[in-house]
Amino acid sequence: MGRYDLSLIGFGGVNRSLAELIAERGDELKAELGFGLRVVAITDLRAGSLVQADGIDLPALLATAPGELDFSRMAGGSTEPRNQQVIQDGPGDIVAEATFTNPADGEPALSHVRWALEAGKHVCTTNKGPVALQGPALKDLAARHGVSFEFEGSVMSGTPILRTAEHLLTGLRVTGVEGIMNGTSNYILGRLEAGAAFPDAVKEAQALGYAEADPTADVEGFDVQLKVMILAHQVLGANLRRQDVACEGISQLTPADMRDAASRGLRWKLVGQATRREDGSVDARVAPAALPADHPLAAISGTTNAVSFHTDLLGAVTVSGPGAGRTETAYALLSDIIAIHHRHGAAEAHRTPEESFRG
Ligand SMILES: NC(=O)C1=CN([C@@H]2O[C@H](COP(=O)(O)OP(=O)(O)OC[C@H]3O[C@@H](n4cnc5c(N)ncnc54)[C@H](O)[C@@H]3O)[C@@H](O)[C@H]2O)C=CC1
Ligand SMILES: N[C@@H](CC=O)C(=O)O
Repeated sequence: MGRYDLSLIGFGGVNRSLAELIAERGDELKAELGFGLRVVAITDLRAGSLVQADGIDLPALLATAPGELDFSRMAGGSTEPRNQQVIQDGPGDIVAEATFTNPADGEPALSHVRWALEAGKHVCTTNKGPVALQGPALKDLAARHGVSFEFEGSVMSGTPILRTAEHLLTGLRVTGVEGIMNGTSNYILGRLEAGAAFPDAVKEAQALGYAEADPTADVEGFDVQLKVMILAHQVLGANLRRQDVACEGISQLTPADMRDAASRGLRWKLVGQATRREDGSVDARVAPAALPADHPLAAISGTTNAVSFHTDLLGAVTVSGPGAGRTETAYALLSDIIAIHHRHGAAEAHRTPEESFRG
């Protein structure tokens, strides 16, 4: 029975929920999975850095409200979020990156991921920036350093859409993907249908932990744009840039548009899609669409997301599930850690305790 030591970079909704999961269900998970989990380092822009190589006392830490955490008051703590030092020289074997998503250049998360992989640490992330903008290069970097780069939570939160595509669609020709891939905008559309004002619906989504730190990415479609890029690479092998994915969000839609659509049996949805053309290139876009009631995506409500894979032998195969939420997304990180264990754990279990999988 071994153990993984985790460094959590960014301690907002998602990584805090991962810490809660480990604190509350660590023993149960150990019995089920065959390995233990320990958090040995945390950094956050607001709370600072905390490094405790023998394991952080999570129940004690989690007793402090998120806005009141100050690592500088704790043993091994400092005011500055010393990300580079913690990632490269800290005691963690796996770095869980969950700082904010930056659609423009992926930073600072991109550097966090690079530092970790170059230092021979496995990375799991829910951050869409590095995956969409530099995914192939980061996978190569991970391979060169003999570690894993996992990012299940970057599309559809904890719903295992990427592993479904990787493992369960083999033998099929996938010709395209389309789906509802942003929980916040789908939640907002539902609230507009119920007559809520747009700014109020955005505030609700923020309070519930669905929205990005800057919700512009949710309502203007940039978040879906990144997810389309990730899916297009994973299932169609396309390396798209942001400018290759035409993007329009939902910010112009009003409760009156919802009523008008409903009167015609339609529902507005923010749809992302990537389709292989005859010449082999890929057409990708994000735009609101008024869908008829019998469309597979029309009934997807709230923060639920759904993605349809268009295949040659099965037609459309649709997966739906949570698309946002702190706990749901923390589960994606746990599923990444399990994937890392499956790929590396058996070999590493035989290494000395100083090496990355601790016996
Ligand atoms: N919340 C959700 O439903 C989902 C979130 N994601 C992604 O997961 C990531 C985390 O999401 P949340 O936890 O909800 O966001 P959040 O905004 O609650 O937390 C992000 C944390 O990162 C910290 N941070 C920002 N810059 C930092 C830096 N340079 N160094 C250290 N800490 C830094 C902030 O202080 C904040 O506490 C984001 O990239 C988001 O796009 C992905 C899927 C679903
Ligand atoms: N803000 C995003 C979070 C998941 O990626 C969303 O609402 O879908």
